[in-house]
Amino acid sequence: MSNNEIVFVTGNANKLREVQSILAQDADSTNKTIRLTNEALDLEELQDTDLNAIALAKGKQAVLALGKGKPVFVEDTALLFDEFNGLPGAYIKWFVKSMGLDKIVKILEPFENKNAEAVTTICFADSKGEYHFFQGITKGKIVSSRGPTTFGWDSIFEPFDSHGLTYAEMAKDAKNAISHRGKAFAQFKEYLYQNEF
Ligand SMILES: O=c1nc[nH]c2c1ncn2[C@H]1C[C@H](O)[C@@H](COP(=O)(O)OP(=O)(O)OP(=O)(O)O)O1
Ligand SMILES: [Mg+2]
Repeated sequence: MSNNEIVFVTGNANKLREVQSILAQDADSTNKTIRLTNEALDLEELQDTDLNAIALAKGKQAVLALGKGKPVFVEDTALLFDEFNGLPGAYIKWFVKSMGLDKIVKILEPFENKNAEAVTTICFADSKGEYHFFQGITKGKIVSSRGPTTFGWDSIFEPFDSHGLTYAEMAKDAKNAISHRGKAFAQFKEYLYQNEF
């Protein structure tokens, strides 16, 4: 594929919307157009605390599913609680599914330290089969749910630089401007503009 097409393998429609919006913003000075397509495959997810290892395992599966030679990327997003030395981390997906947001907030109740880091790790496989990683981190704290509960744990994460709003209470562009995903994809975008892939 030489038309600058890249495939985002994700089953998460909210992620896809954010990534489409981030990649579309301030199209670059080199006039390189990146064509983003989506494959909504449900990839198996390695259980680990090493975020690059999880992203790489997802990336390898994406390459297997789509066939070698197609530039493809995945991302894995984790929520690390300081008090729990980084857990739930990548396991947050199963916490949200199984416990729900209110109980996640409650497990931190006995502790003073509610700080958390949101982390997106991108694994990009280029057409040569080489893997590249990009990561974005946003620090904040866990709070009682405020705002729409349409996207994961958005309503219980209040970034430190959001003027007191949870991700869920922020406008989409405002979230993307400071978010873990926004930061990771800003780096990825820069890479795509600067390199052949
Ligand atoms: O910005 C976000 N704001 C709030 N919640 C978020 C965000 N980004 C991911 N999330 C949720 C979705 C899932 O419960 C877990 C990440 O798990 P993660 O495996 O990366 O996502 P997923 O399985 O939904 O989609 P994918 O097909 O790309 O693996 O955190
Ligand atoms: Mg997943």
